[in-house]
Amino acid sequence: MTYGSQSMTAPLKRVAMRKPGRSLLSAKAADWHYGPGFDGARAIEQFDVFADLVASCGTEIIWIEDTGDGLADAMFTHDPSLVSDHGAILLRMGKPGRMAEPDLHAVSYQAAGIPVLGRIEAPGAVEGGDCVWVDTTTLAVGRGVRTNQAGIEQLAAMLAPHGVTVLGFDLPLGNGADACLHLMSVISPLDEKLALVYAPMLPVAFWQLLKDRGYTLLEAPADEFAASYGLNLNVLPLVPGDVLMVDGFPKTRALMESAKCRVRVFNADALCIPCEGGPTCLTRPVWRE
Ligand SMILES: NC(=O)NCCC[C@H](N)C(=O)O
Repeated sequence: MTYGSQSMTAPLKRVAMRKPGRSLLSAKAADWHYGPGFDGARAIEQFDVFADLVASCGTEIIWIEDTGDGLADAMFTHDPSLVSDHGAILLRMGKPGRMAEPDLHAVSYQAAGIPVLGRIEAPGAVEGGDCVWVDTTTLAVGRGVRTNQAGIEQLAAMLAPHGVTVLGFDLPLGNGADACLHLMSVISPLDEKLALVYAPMLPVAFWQLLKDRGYTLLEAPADEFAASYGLNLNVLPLVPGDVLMVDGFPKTRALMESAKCRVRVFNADALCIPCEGGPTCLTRPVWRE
């Protein structure tokens, strides 16, 4: 099976996803830091609409089953692994309730015939939401509550022989250790050199790198960032400049449309906003080309 995804925006050919099921239905909001509006049954309906949109572009979905293992956050398949051009990398989660998830990805990659390049080991921690391909040989990684220096060093050692430079950038604490704040919470690449950002929370050196590499940065409006708990910014490119976002944030949408993006929306008031993860988080790109 073809694999490899060292771009955030190249056409999404294959993706790993987990349809939420019994685990989400039985989840207690307080155990998972889910906010007001969480409704497992409605979240599942909204996920189905989202998955249809992804599939409608011809993207092949590798399904990871919700077997009732109680891992409610496992629908956010972006986080437990990466897929480099040289094989999958199994990560190690910073959120204690998510520690079992990389093993689910390991099983899926084995079944799909995708080799494993390596695995982040304790005391290292890296979550996929902290990893952003600036270009095919530069991986930016947010150092914060979910990802630590030991994890970044392991990732750098794994990827250096393949010509990839891994750069760590400090994230703020945001809303505290229980809340979800990844590097991808403050940037969504939209096209090869175009990204939607929440400028006030971008690590300065990362912002400088993006400018040096010729990126145009669209600055998402603060009121919609606050109203959506940051989910207005979580935008998934299916092909460069053709993106999916959570409905209800017209200024953010118009900003992307003014930069010539095609924007499609889906309703996610039960799925994404209370569960702290958007369309990028619900997808683990396995092959982008
Ligand atoms: N990449 C992402 O931003 N993933 C969102 C994960 C949300 C999940 N509730 C978590 O706290 O890990």
